[in-house]
Amino acid sequence: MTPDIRPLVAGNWKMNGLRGALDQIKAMAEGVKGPLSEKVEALICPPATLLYVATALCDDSPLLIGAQDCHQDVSGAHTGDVSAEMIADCFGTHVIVGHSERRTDHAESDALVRAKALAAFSAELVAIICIGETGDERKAGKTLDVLKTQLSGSVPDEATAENTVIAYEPVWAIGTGLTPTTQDVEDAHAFMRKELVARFGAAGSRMRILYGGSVKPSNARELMGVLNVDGALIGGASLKSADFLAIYGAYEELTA
Ligand SMILES: O=C[C@H](O)COP(=O)(O)O
Repeated sequence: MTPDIRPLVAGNWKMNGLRGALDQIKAMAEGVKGPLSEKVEALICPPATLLYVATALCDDSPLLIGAQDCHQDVSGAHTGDVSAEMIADCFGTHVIVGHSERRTDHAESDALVRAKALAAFSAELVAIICIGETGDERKAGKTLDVLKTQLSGSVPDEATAENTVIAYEPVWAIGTGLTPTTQDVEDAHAFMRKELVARFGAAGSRMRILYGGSVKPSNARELMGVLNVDGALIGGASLKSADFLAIYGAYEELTA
């Protein structure tokens, strides 16, 4: 955690969550009500098909709802795509951009991720900009170089502590059960903090930097306790309300 930064615990459902999954969102919406919600933000990003109904379910809950991607344009002939304005129209508050699965499956470049983040800002959404090294890059000792390049290429100059969240997700840790050591996480987050402060000044010192990659209830407290780790971006463990709420609850002691 970083002193004076309100952490964000975010779930990315990816292409999971058929209709019955709304019961999980209902349970999460109930579970995050309470004193901890003053100190820690909670967000779920279901597939776009569930956005509207999910925001309706969270009407009287502090649980926020976001999307997993957006097109860089407001509207137009882009079959199958969803714009940031459309997400805002469904009362979504956040959008993930540049997830490594999008970078790989759809060949998304840093420049495109930056354009998507700008589209999010225009729609008054918070952009969660994902960066992270592959296993090969890590083995080659290039982790910090990759983070530097992705930060400078994917994060727009217009980024502020309010409209931007950085999510560090080592690609090799996603869905594998593997995590970096806490020292490696601390080093990577300290490096990103330094880069953000150098570029954005005070805003960079307040921008949230999440860790993502095999976060689960059993390792959440240790990972979230690391300096400059301002929350989590959770994949698999965010599909079940009990696991998501356990990770959220890990902040009970950390914020006490
Ligand atoms: O966006 C979430 C990440 O890709 C992490 O996924 P995971 O928690 O299943 O490893």
